[in-house]
Amino acid sequence: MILMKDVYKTYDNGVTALNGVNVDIEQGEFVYIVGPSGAGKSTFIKLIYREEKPTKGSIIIGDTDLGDIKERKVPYIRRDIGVVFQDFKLLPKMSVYENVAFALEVIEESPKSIRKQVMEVLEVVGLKNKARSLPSELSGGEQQRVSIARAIVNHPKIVIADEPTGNLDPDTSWGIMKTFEEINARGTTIIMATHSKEIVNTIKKRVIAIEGGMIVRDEQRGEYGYEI
Ligand SMILES: Nc1ncnc2c1ncn2[C@@H]1O[C@H](COP(=O)(O)OP(=O)(O)OP(=O)(O)O)[C@@H](O)[C@H]1O
Repeated sequence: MILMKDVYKTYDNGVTALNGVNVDIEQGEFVYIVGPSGAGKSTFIKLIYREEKPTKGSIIIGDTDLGDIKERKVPYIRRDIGVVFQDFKLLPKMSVYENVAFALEVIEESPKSIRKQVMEVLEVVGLKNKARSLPSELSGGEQQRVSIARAIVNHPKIVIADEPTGNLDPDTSWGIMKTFEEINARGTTIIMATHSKEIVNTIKKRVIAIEGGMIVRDEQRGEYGYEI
């Protein structure tokens, strides 16, 4: 499903963020990406949704080799990938409904179909009653649930999350994790970079540890493995 073969990433400033990464992630897996600050976790994630391109090596998502696709085709691969960020990245002047609908409108759906799909995902994340609210009227956990709704509204095969609980208190974080587990239970692949030892050691999943741009550990039901 997601295959990286001998992937290197050196940024324009000469920093090598990934240094020969090989990985194979199956459809439906839930994978944590762990490692010290600056290890290359965000870079790993950005390569999957083609926010960055590898300097060397190949990345294959499903049947598509990202190296072969033209720039104008990038939005098509992104339909299969939902992304959730630490800082939510919601549009502040748009309602919850509009923030989620926006992701669909981009690909020219009819208004009726948009309404149905947006209300369905708001129900999945438990925010149907907040559809008219602005992001500023919501708690951090609720804002993150909106961003999860936005990520899954197109029914992507993969959801990628870069420290999705990084700005949230522990109680709220467990709620967000429950939502990710529910999405994963429907067959969606989840790839989550996290610094949360508690989460990784409690909700056991595959753990890929990156250090100095290299995968140093890859274990099913692994541990976080670092002291914080
Ligand atoms: N756009 C960029 N331009 C230049 N260097 C970058 C860029 N993005 C990241 N880097 C560098 O690449 C290395 C890996 O960064 P990356 O953000 O992937 O690490 P990370 O493991 O996600 O860190 P953190 O846990 O702190 O978020 C770091 O040395 C970082 O400074």
